[in-house]
Amino acid sequence: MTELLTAAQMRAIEQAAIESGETTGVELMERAGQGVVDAIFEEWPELAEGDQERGAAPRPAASPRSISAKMKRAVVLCGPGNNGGDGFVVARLLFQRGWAVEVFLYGNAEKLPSDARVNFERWLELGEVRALEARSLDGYAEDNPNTKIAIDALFGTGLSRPFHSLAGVQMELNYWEACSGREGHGISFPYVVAIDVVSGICSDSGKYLGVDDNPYDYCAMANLTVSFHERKLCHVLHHGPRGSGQISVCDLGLKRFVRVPNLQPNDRVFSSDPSFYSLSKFGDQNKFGSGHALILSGGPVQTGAARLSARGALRIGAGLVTLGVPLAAQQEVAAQVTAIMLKPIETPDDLTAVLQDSRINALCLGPALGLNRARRLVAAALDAGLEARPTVFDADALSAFADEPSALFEMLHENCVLTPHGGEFARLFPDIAEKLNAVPTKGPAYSKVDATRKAAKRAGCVVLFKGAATVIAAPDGRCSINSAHYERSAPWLATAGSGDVLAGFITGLLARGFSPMQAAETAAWLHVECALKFGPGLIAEDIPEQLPAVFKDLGV
Ligand SMILES: NC(=O)C1=CN([C@@H]2O[C@H](COP(=O)(O)OP(=O)(O)OC[C@H]3O[C@@H](n4cnc5c(N)ncnc54)[C@H](OP(=O)(O)O)[C@@H]3O)[C@@H](O)[C@H]2O)[C@@H](O)CC1
Ligand SMILES: [K+]
Repeated sequence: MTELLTAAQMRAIEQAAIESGETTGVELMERAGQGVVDAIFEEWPELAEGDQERGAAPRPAASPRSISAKMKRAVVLCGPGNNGGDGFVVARLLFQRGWAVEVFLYGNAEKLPSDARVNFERWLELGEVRALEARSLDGYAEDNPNTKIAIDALFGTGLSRPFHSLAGVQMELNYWEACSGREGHGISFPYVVAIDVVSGICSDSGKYLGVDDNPYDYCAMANLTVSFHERKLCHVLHHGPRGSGQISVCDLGLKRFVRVPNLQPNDRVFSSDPSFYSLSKFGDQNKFGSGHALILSGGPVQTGAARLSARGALRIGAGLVTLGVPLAAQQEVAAQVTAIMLKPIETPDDLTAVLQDSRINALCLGPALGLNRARRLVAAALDAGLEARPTVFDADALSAFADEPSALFEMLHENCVLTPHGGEFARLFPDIAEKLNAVPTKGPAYSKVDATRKAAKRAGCVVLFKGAATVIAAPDGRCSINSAHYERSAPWLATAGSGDVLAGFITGLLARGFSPMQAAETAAWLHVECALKFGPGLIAEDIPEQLPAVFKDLGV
């Protein structure tokens, strides 16, 4: 599992490294700048061709006359903090490779923090610095057609409040990002590379910090973002993935400083990868050794969703799967299933009777269950007199409690998993959703991680908050994110019934003995893998059918 960091955590790690005496801020900044340059040439090796080192020794400032039209050119936009400091390092390193480099500064050079100031002065020995204004980049690519790279070193983890004065610069960067790599009328537009965080985005929440028109709603601002040490939360949340292009992680040599005192295990966030070893089955197990999942179905013509869940639970390895079906829907369901069993469950008493069988060790309620049926059956499933079985609550089982969420929370136990999408989340946790959806006026803004952790604490069980970034949290603060972005982008997963399959996957893993958190994380990850395996044209029925191939790839 890789970690996703907040700005405060990153600062604490940097601080611990500097306080250890093993490194300095200036040295880290040098590694950061070098990492950005390395990432650029790894992404676009053709840009490194023909570079002629000018050598590390300071040279006289490059005058316009010493810049030939054939030289590869970079434009570096530096901001008022250490992100800007990284920009000055990149400018110097590219200059030393023989590039023509133009540097702009947004802010007052006198107020630069000390490490950035050191690198600002080092750059001044090589070239000049122009003040960055809203219209500084207008026509720049056209006037300087050999510009290969634009560096966004305006703001990184320190952006703390809305930032609009450079909207014109952002628009130009967006235009370059969209046109980069294409030649037209003799102009090749530069690739845009963001240092650490694409500017304007809050690094803890991925939200655009601004009150007016949000460019990240519809466009990317960088082709490549180079993050330091680990990815930051913004690289997978909210507007971050759209704005960042691709992510490259640059190792700053800080791995041994991650155990600083203020990084408590449950304050940390990981990207969810499953523990593959536990997906394997062993030769001496019979079917009951892999558990028995019970999935409650809705009434006539409303049974498809539960059947999708059941198929998912069976394919992910539950030994037995039974659908609990009202009498009027028995024939409809029986005509559609084979390996999946049926039990007539009409009333709460029927469910209580079925649950006397202790071999049924995982439940799923919600998919197309119907609001009335859901409300009655949820109470029976959670009856305190019965064993606290691992149970997934999805769809109607969540919406049925929109009027009185606390009635649900009072019944839930720690072996439950709630799987809301955005609408269901807002019905169950309206105050949290309101805070999450508010336009932020300062950073760090309230994030999906904050919201899901708070919801899990209130519900007293694991909450899996669905989306392209699915956030999974436990009441004790453990949290992970299953990101379907970048190379794991799976837009075809947004299809009817996809969530029903996910609920079935979680239920099947619970039946197999996974803990609620592990079941939710593993199921969410496999769900995306199945979509990637199938590719375009995916519908919900296809998702469980990809599991055998996905398992095979994983060596399960
Ligand atoms: N941590 C590490 O290990 C390493 C970190 N490194 C680098 O440092 C970066 C973090 O640096 P940072 O903390 O100086 O923050 P950064 O993003 O440059 O900006 C802060 C400045 O912006 C200002 N400001 C804020 N909002 C504003 C607004 N709306 N409009 C105008 N101004 C605004 C703010 O002002 P203030 O809020 O203090 O008034 C402050 O002056 C990090 O992303 C990485 O690139 C690497 O060098 C190596 C190792
Ligand atoms: K930046």
